[in-house]
Amino acid sequence: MRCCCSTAALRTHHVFTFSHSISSTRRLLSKPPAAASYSSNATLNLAADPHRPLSFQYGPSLRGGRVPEPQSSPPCSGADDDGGGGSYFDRASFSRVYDVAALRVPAEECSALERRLRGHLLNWPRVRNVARVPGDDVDPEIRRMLRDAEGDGGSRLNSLAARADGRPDDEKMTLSPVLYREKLVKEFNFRGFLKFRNLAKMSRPKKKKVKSKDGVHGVGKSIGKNEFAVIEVIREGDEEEGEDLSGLLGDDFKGLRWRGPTRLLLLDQRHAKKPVAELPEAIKAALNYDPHQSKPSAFELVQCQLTLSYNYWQMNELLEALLPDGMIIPSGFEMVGHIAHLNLRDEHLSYKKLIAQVVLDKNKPKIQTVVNKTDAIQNDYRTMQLEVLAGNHSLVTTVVENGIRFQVDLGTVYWNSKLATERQRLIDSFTSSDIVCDVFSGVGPIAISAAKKVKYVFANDLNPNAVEYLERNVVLNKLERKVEVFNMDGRRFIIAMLANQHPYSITQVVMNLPNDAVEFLDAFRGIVKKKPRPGCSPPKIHVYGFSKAQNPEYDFRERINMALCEEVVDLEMHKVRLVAPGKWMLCASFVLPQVAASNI
Ligand SMILES: C[S@@+](CC[C@H](N)C(=O)[O-])C[C@H]1O[C@@H](n2cnc3c(N)ncnc32)[C@H](O)[C@@H]1O
Repeated sequence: MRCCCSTAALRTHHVFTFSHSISSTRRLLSKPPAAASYSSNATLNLAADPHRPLSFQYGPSLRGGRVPEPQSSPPCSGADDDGGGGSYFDRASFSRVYDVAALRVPAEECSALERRLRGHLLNWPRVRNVARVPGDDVDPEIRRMLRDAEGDGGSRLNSLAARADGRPDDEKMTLSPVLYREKLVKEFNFRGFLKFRNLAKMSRPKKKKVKSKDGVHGVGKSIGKNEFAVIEVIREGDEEEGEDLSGLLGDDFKGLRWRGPTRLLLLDQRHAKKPVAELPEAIKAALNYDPHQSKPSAFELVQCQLTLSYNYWQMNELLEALLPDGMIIPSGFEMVGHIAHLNLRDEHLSYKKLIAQVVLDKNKPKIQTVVNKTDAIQNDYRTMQLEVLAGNHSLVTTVVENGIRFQVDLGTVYWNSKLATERQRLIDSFTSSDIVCDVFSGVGPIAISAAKKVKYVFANDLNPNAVEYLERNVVLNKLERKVEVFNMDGRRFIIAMLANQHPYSITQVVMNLPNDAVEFLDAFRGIVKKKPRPGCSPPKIHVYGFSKAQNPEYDFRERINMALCEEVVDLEMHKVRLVAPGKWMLCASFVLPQVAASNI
C-alpha cells in the first residue's frame, strides 16, 4: 500500500526548521572533496558512504536514510521534464528511504489521536504526519445511503455501513464483492449507481496478486512532480489472506480486507521497527494494547518506508551536496519576472549550469529562465551582459511593480527591481497637479507609475530599445493620453522641455542616471529665456548619484553646487542604499535656484 503526501496536502512543521538561510551556508558535515569540475552526469551517493561522519541531526538529511534499490525506487525522482537534472546531475540519486512505524487508525479518530500523540509523531519539515490510505475512502453520498439503509438492512449491510463510517466492525468477516454488488443493487437507486465509481468493476474482482518476498504490496501508480514524500506500508500488523477487493473498491485499494476509511499516523523515527510492547505507554494506550487479549484492535501498528525524493530537498541542501567542500553556497538570486538573475562568484563558474538547474527546479513555475551576469554594467544604456544557464532563452519578461505591469527585455534595456521602494517614495511626493519630466526613464518604472497619479509626464531615454518598451508599457497600462515619449540625449531633452515650453510649466524633474546624473545639471544653467507666467515657480529636481566619500551627503551636495554654479538652499538629501561596501546611492531633491536658471 502506498500513500503519498502531496505538496498541497502537506503542512509545514515549524518546531524544527532545517531551512537555514542559504546565504553563505557552508558544509555542516564533512564530505569528500568533489572533483574540480563535475562530470557530465554527476551522481550523488552520500548515504552510501560508510566513512562519512554522521553528526546527530533530527529529521531527514541527504546523508541519512538509504538510497532506494533501483526496482523499489518510487517513480518520483523529481524528473518532470527531461528525466534528470539536464545532463548535469541525476535527480534520482537524491531519493532517500527511511523506515518509520505508523498507526493505522480509523479516519474519524485520526485528528483526536494526532492531538493525543503529539510528541510521539514524526515531526519532519514539510512531511505531514498523517497519510491518507488511498482507495479506502467512501464517497460521502454512498456513505449517506448506507447509513439510511443501516436500520433495515441485514447484518452485512450494517457492518458495511459501520466500516464506511470508520467505526470498528465487531463482526470479523471477509467481504465478498459479489455479495456487495447484490446488496448494493437492492439498496441503491438509479442516481446512486451513477455515483458509484467502481460499479463497472464490481462484478469482476481482481485476481489475487502474488505477494513479493519482502512483503511489499503492489507498487502504487506514478506520482506527479509535486509529490515528494511517499509512504509505503511494508508490513501490516495482522496480515491475513483474503480476496483482493481492489476491483470493488478501486485500483488504489491494495488491502486484502476492507475496514473502512483509515489513516496512517506516522510515528517518530525512533519507534521504527519496534514491537508494540516497546512503544511508549501513550501509543500503547492508543492501540488499546492488551498482551492478554487475542481480539485485534481497530488500530494497528504497521511498518512503513518513507521515500523522500529530489523534490523534497531544498535548494541549499541540494547545492551543499553537489558543490565541493568549503565552497560558499550561492546566496539566492534576484528575480525579474520569470527570470532568476544569479551573480555567481568566480569559484562557482565551473558549476554554473548545475547551480542554475537546481535554482530552476526549485523555483518552478515562477522561474522559467536562469541567467548569470557575465560582466559589470559598463555601457551607457546600463544593460547587462547575461548568459542563459538554464530554462528557456527568452529574456523578455513582464514585471509587476506596485500593481503596474512593465514589459522588459533584460538583454537590451535597464531594469533594477531593487529600486522599487525608492521609486515609490519619489512618486509619493508628487501631487495630482504635477507635470513630470523623466530625463532618463528607461522602460518607464517612474514615468508610468507617476502618470497614474500626476497631470502629465514627459519621458525620455537615449536607448531606442528602452523607448520601444516604454511605449509598449504606456499602452499596456492605458496611459497614452498622459505620457509623451522622447528618444534623445538627456541634455537636449532638458533644454527642449524647459527652454521651449512655457517656463516653469514643468513642476518635477527626475534624473535617475546613476553614472552620474549631476553631470547633466549644467543644462539648467540659464535655461529660462522667456518671462515665466505669473504663479509659476521653478521645478523641483530629483537627481541621483553615488558617493564613496566619508561624508557622502556633503560630497554629493558639493558636486550639485558646482554643476549649477550656485549654492542650492533647502536641499533634501536621501540615502537610497549601499550599493557596494562604502558606496552610497543618494537622491538629492531641491527647487531649481531662480538665479541659476534665469537668463533674462
Ligand atoms: C539607470 S537607468 C534608469 C532607468 C529608470 N529610471 C529606472 O529606474 O529603471 C538610466 C537610463 O538612462 C539612459 N541613458 C543613458 N545615457 C543617456 C543620455 N545621455 N540621455 C538620456 N538617457 C540616457 C539609459 O538608456 C538608461 O535607460
